[in-house]
Amino acid sequence: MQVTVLPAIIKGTVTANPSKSAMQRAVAAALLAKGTSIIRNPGLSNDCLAALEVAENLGAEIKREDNHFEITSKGVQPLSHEINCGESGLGIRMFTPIAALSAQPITIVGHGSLTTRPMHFFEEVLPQLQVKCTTDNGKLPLHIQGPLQPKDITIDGSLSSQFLTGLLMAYGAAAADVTITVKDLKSKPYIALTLQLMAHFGIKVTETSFEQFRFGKQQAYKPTDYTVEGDWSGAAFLLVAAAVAGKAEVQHLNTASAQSDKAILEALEKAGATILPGVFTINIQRNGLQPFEIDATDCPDLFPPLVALAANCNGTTKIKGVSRLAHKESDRGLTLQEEFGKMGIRIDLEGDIMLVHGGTGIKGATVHSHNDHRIAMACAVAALTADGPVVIENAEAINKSYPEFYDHLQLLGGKITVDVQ
Ligand SMILES: O=C(O)C1=C[C@@H](OP(=O)(O)O)[C@@H](O)[C@H](O)C1
Ligand SMILES: C=C(OP(=O)(O)O)C(=O)O
Repeated sequence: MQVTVLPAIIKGTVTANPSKSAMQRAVAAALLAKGTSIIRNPGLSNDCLAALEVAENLGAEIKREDNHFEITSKGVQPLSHEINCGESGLGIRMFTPIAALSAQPITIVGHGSLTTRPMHFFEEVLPQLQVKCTTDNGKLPLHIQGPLQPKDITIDGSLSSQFLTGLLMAYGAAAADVTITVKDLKSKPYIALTLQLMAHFGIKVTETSFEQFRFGKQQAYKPTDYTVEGDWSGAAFLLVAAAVAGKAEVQHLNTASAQSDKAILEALEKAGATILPGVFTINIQRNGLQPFEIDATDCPDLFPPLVALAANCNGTTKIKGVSRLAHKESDRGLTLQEEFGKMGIRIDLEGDIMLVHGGTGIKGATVHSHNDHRIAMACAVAALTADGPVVIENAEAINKSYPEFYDHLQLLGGKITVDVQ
């Protein structure tokens, strides 16, 4: 699919899409909880749909109602010898330890970018928990056979927090009197989100400095009613769109959320946008934009919208944390450099630092998403202030996290044409 985005003025109100990070965790917790859980305001992105399918294959019964899902579970009881996590990094890293709670041998597969993302962590860690595990040289497919037996363990958190999320969720169902110790944890707020979600489903973990996670006496997930919060990661693109090309109100965004990507507000403030935060609504307006400095090590998904913002700031913006981008849907540091380069924006990568030279004018161009949803969305936002149309190839990549994105941009005044080809 090819999408053409014309320069436009942004104005209007839109409701943030549901957070896929919250939704995927809730689906996993509902699978682990014996009984019926309700998930309201569910996400329907590809990653969320993949999580629902995995939960079904691991034994949950899922009923879709008007604006909620009813998930009934007897705990992990796989119906299939294979589970497919689609393209979701979180999905595979969270559901693998959960699937390993069962004694059944299971093959775990995925497609697209997921087949190139690193999984060697499991080969190193799961055998310590009595789970047999093989990979194809650290890549998919994974073959596992549990049952996972929690014990005191020390893991490396420097590559991704997602492995820890998976272990925490699985330990929640089976651990008693054990501690997970993690060294050099990155993306810490995602772990805060995991713990918050687990607490909502009745599982208490005592966390110390995001280094130690202590499980006391044996606990059980309790079925519950959960409402998925608005997605700061997707909304970041809309907020930047308003900051560079007009004004907007984005609703259903909780400023007290544990989501890491609410840090977009810090960047927008530093850049000089006018922001009026309510408790669940953000109003944002364009103002003279200045370059800024920010450390995005713990909120790596913000790089693409930050680059779209920085391209509109008069001078060089410095963003730290580029090394976190190498193993996302694409190698995002390089992808941003290449695609924004086509639009006339120079990006230098210096070790862990990205320098975006903004204010030089964004040019209309044909760009490619590299099958990376956040690259497609960043290019669409950059197009709003370009000197001509920006054509985005492989634009359907947005479906991974935010299928409503082009519609939402249009609601805010974006001029978009879609060519399905
Ligand atoms: O737990 C999550 O929901 C996520 C964690 C982050 O990954 P890392 O921990 O690998 O940075 C983030 O990039 C990803 O999009 C979603
Ligand atoms: C990297 C992402 O997700 P995941 O790692 O879950 O595939 C993302 O949403 O940008």
